[in-house]
Order: sequence, then structure tokens, then C-alpha cells
Amino acid sequence: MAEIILRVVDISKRFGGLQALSGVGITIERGQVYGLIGPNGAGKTTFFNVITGLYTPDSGTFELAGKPYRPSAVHEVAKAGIARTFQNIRLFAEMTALENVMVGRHVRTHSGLVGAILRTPGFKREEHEIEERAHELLEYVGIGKYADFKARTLSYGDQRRLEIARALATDPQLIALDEPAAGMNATEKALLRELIDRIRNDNRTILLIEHDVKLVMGLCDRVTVLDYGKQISEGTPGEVQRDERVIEAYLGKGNAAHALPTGEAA
Ligand SMILES: Nc1ncnc2c1ncn2[C@@H]1O[C@H](COP(=O)(O)OP(=O)(O)OP(=O)(O)O)[C@@H](O)[C@H]1O
Repeated sequence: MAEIILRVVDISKRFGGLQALSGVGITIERGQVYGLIGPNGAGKTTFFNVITGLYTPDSGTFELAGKPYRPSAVHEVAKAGIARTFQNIRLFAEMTALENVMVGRHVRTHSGLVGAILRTPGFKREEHEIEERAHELLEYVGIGKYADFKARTLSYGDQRRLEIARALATDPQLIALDEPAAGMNATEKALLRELIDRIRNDNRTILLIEHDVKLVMGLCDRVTVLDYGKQISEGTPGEVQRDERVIEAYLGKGNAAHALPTGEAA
């Protein structure tokens, strides 16, 4: 049986009078790309924020790689093994691409503050390893030649790749990508699709929020659809696409005869 990386059960979150999530649960297996879609305001970002420790849920249980975990603070979540990117890119703009990735890697370092201040041999060795790994990751996401460029000088698509490299640097069990294709042109999207495929083929596990339904349908192994905080459908892209509740949520009642876009590359 495939190893379960993330299992969340019965997550609810209320903001004042608004029930942003009600009883949402998903199970993601190792090596899967799992998509989370839904119309604007459906609760996708809230769900992400709950599992990555930015919001405290009102209810819900969480298990990461077989261990119970409580997403109580962002750095704890990173330590536990979930790395994320953000809808609005959050890089250190004045730091180089390499430094941005090295920062991600520091989640896994051992020398600590004392080692850093005293510049112990252990610290220096670790720094060297971190730098090597950061170079490898920049190559892996396809922006190795920009290692010494400040993050703010990279194109939008490359900044998104850099965020992914930084997330990978934490050696995560699960990588959560929040709208990675937002603002990308068709060429950048095709490259992103290749990159996500490569990450999956390396036996990594990905949770993806994405507005581009076509991209989701083409990439994901399974998909959950949220609407007004409720999980209205869960299944393979083909199953979800044929689900009348999903078509209604996207296109409105009476349009169930229309199909959602398939994942075929344009
Ligand atoms: N911090 C908050 N305080 C109050 N209401 C919130 C907060 N965050 C989200 N909401 C509300 O919760 C609902 C779900 O929002 P959320 O951002 O999770 O949806 P979404 O599916 O990510 O939407 P989009 O696709 O537009 O990003 C919305 O009605 C939103 O206004």
C-alpha cells in the first residue's frame, strides 16, 4: 500500500459569522500531486493557511508521514516537513537567489547560533554543504545561472521557481504550492508543468492550489473541490470533471452540460 504523507480530517474554520471551512478532509499519498480547486472565496487559501500553521482551526486532526502533528506555528510546520510557497511571492528581494535557497536550508541545520557566532569547524562545513545543495537546487529548478542575481531582478516566472527551490531546500515531506501559475504566460506555465512533473517523479509529494483548472486537470493525481468552505467533490481529475456539483459551482446552475477544461496541453 502506498505511504500516506498527509491525512487531515474534519477541518473547520470560522471567521466571525463566516464558515470558511466545514469538515474538510484529504489524504495524500507519497509521490502524488494533489490539487485543491474551487471558485473565488471557496476556502482554498484558508485550508492552506490552516495546514501550514498560519491559522488555528476550530476543529480537525492532522497526520504527517504517519505521525500526528499540530500545525501551530509556521517554523514548526517547516520542521515537521511541510514547505510552502505563497500566492504573492515572498522572497528576500535584496538577497541573491542562492542566499534565498540557503535560508530555506537553515531549517535543517544543526550548528545553531553558538556555532555561527564562533564559526566552529562544524558550522563552516555545514555552511559549505548548504551552499552546494543550494546550487544543486537552483540547477534543478532551471535557474542555476542566476545564482548570484538579486531575487528582485529575476523574471516573475523565475521568482516562482526560486520559491520552489527554497521550499525544496527544507527537504519537505510535502510541498504546498499556492497558485504557482498565477501571472505566468503560456510558455512559463508549460515549464512549470514540467518542473512539477519532475518533482513528482523524484518521489516528492505536492499539494497545489491553482486557478488554472486545465493545469490542475493535466497534472494532478487527485483533486478536491471546495465551494463555500465545503468539499463538494474528491477524486481523479476525470471523476471531478464529470461531477455535476463541480460544473454547477464553476459555471452556475443549468450549465451542467458544459465540460470543464481538460488537462490536455494546449
Ligand atoms: N483572515 C480572514 N478573516 C476573515 N475572513 C476571511 C479571512 N481569510 C479568509 N476569509 C474569508 O473566508 C472565505 C474563504 O477565503 P479564501 O481566501 O480561503 O478563499 P479562496 O478559495 O482561497 O479564494 P481565492 O481563490 O479568491 O484566493 C472568504 O469569504 C474570505 O473572505
